[in-house]
Amino acid sequence: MLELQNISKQFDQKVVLENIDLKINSGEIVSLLGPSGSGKTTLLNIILGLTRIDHGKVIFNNEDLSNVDMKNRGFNIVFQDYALFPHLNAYENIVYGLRNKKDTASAEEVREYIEFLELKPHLKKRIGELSGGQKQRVALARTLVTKPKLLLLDEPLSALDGVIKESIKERIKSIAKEFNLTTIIVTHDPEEALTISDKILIINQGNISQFGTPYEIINQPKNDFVKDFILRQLQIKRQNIYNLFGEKYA
Ligand SMILES: Nc1ncnc2c1ncn2[C@@H]1O[C@H](COP(=O)(O)OP(=O)(O)OP(=O)(O)O)[C@@H](O)[C@H]1O
Repeated sequence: MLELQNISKQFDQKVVLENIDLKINSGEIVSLLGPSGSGKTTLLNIILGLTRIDHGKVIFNNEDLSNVDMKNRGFNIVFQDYALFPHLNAYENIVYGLRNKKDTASAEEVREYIEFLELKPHLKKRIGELSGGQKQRVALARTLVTKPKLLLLDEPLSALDGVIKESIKERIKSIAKEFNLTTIIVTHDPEEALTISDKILIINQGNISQFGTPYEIINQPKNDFVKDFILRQLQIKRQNIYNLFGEKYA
């Protein structure tokens, strides 16, 4: 279980996160949702260990990781631009993450991840030859082979279009379930958050506006910000909400 206790962060004397308290259960998918500049990426980087906190604690499975650096936390991230190596092929990218690391996947497990993400036909292709969805799957495989204790995904769907977006969304859900892997996703799109997450953390100006299940966020918005942010952005996507939550919310 991941627990954030009273996390605060300032950049250049500007408060970016204020007293963030949060508990995330093992195997849950949690989206960090909020407008541009609300502090989502900062919070993701704090969990990853890339950004140091001014105040508070990051606790994982009862261990205080607040002063543990990124490479010793055992978490891993898929960046928004995937950060794949263009001069290597898909397979070389996937196994690149195994170099110099302990407790990584065995050769058999690497094969399983490749099968699971249906990457076998693409292994010899250079990154430039892959579609957006294939790149995302390679990036996911490269991260999974390091056997992260926590998976962080920065805007994993934003560069993808319709059908591919749905297919990657389903894969992320099955990865979390299959490997009981706690997954934290940054997104600014309420529809994505509502359709992929077990829980959603809505952040506004560095503060938690609401933390709850998609059903709670839709049914019991805690304040006007949640109502406005979610509903305004969802107006154009009414049909999806209808499909998800029934007529009452369409
Ligand atoms: N390294 C930094 N130095 C100074 N200010 C920073 C730094 N990183 C982030 N900030 C500031 O902190 C605030 C929150 O930024 P953050 O990137 O966490 O927001 P975000 O919610 O992820 O936004 P977006 O959706 O646009 O990526 C912004 O005002 C940003 O300018």
